[in-house]
Amino acid sequence: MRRLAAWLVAGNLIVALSVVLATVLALRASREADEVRARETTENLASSLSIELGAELKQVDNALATIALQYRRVRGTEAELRRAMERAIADQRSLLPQVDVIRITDASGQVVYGLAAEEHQLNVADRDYFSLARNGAGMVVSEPLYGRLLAQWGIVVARRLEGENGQFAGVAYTVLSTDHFVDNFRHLAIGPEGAISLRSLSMRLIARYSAAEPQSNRGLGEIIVSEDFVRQFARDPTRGWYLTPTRIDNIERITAYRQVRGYPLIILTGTSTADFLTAWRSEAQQQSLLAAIVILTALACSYVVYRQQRRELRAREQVSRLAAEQSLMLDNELVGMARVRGELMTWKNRALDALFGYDSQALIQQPTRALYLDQASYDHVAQQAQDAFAQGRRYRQQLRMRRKDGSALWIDLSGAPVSAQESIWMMVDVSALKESEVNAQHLAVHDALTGLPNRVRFADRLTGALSLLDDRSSLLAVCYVDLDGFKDVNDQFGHDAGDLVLRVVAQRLQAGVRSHDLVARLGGDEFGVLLASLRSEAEAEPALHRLLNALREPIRLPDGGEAAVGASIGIAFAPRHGRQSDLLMRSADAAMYQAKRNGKHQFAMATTGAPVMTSSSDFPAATRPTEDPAADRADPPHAAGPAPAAPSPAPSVRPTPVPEHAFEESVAGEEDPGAGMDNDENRVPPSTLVRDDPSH
Ligand SMILES: Nc1nc2c(ncn2[C@@H]2O[C@H](COP(=O)(O)OP(=O)(O)OP(=O)(O)O)[C@@H](O)[C@H]2O)c(=O)[nH]1
Repeated sequence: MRRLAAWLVAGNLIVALSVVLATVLALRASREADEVRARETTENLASSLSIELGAELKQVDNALATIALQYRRVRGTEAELRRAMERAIADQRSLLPQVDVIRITDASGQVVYGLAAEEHQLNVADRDYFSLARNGAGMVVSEPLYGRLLAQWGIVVARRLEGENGQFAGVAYTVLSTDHFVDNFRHLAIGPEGAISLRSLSMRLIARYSAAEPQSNRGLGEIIVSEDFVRQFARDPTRGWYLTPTRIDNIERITAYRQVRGYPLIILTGTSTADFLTAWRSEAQQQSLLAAIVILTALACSYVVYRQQRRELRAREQVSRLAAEQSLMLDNELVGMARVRGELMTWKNRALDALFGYDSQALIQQPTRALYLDQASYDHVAQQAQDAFAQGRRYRQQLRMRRKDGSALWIDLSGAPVSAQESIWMMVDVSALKESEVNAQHLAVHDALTGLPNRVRFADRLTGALSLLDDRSSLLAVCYVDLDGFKDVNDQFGHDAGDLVLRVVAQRLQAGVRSHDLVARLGGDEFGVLLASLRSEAEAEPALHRLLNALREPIRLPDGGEAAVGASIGIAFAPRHGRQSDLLMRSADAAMYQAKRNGKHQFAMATTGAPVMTSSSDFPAATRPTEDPAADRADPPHAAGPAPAAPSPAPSVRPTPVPEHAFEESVAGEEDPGAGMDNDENRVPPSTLVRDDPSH
């Protein structure tokens, strides 16, 4: 963009310079032509005026010469002489209307003929022209003079008069007034500021007409001239021209001068620069305007081009940035993306291949059905998405999809329509999230040490089982198991050994019940056992003995030692001891304490409002509250537990936790990720807890 700007600036500069140069050259040539024309016009005028003036002076000179000739020839009396000369003057005046007077002086300079009656005597002996005429034979032209009788400026043209013998007899002279010359100049076309001057050879001003100041008498008789004139005149006194402001009025003029041939007079004609350049100035204005328009147009065009280019460049940059960003987004490793037309995938990114395990081109133009676990889930998504798109909504769903190798993964799937036929889909692998959710759910209801369900879970399952308890056909036994002598294990072998013992106990309890029974760790060294689907209370007894015996078995510790614990078990039956889980738990707990009080290593059965039955008495095998509630109330505390057995050789105990699947199965796949996010927890119906297991 900078380069374009530089080019445009350079181009504009070249255009501007070219236009300005062309304009200046054209105007200069035009001005020079105008100047030449003006100079020629001015020179022609000066030339013709000098000729005219020369002719006029010649005429005057002839008149004076004629008078001088007559003066020399005339003879007679004084009166005859006067008459003859008066007549000669009158004759010549009639021929010279431009002259004001023709006078004749005697040798002393006294005017003797030509004075008007009212005019007084006049002596001109003091005038230069008189002296010059006396000394020379030719015509004399004076410097500008202010006439003593006429009271105006003018020049005197004089000629020597001689007597019979050629002696000086006086002068005949005439006056050409300044006004006479000015009147002649006034009619000439010299422009609004033109000027015409008549000067003596000594440069004194005789007459001047300025079109700008027609009545001005400024400078008459004086030498007020420009230096250019002086310089030019010194170089050539006969003719020349110069361009400079006239000193009298300071107006610049092109001035031409010519000496009136044969006479000491110079005629100057001046045309003002303003006048002769008027047309040029107007042309200059037009051409400058044109040049400015051309330059501005070029500038405007350049600016438009620049802006257009800049806009396009920015748009291109934005598009490429967007494309880069888009490509980065599309090429990410996490979000699989696909464009789908109809049922076929028309485009996908690398992340999608990685997610589903396909090669780069394998999915292109292939049905998207391949990514779904089965036809049902594909149809479901297709229908739901179609409905959402029809309502202008995006579609989003978390579901299990299928990798190329057939394995399933959890995908957060979202789609948006691009057109009626096309849609864009994004797929994020959320399997890890799902797994951690499952783990969190599992941890919330399981004991971390033994892996068994915890108290919360136990109570929950108990409640579930109670709600579906079939009064007539089955019983439910709630067993509260508390280890005997566990504290000693901790104290004797340490806490880690205690943990190991707890895990082994959990394992033995688990192994001691049927698959649909439930074993849970309630806390510390307390465990809960739910014996489901019992047909009678007595049916629980073998299981209880089995558990007591199993727990009494010594436990071999890693350091070679042997831990020995036992258990006291309290039992409450539903529905005999109640139908609420907390009541049953409390009853079983109380029975367990009774067993402890009875000497430990035995079980005791709860009884409503009566002392707890213990395993030291006969276990009421046929006692069922539904069948004989009165018997319940009559049951004395009954100790039925076997006498503590001598420790048998300790089985080899592996310190591994109880296998997960064991209880996961017993709680019927609640944590099975395969159950699906949108499914409710797949609980094992409580009926399975009361279903009889033939293996027991
Ligand atoms: N190692 C270990 N010990 C625990 C854990 N939870 C509780 N205990 C300990 O288990 C013992 C339980 O106390 P008691 O029930 O009084 O001990 P006992 O020796 O079985 O007493 P009786 O029930 O009267 O026979 C306490 O010492 C607890 O610190 C555990 O997770 N690991």
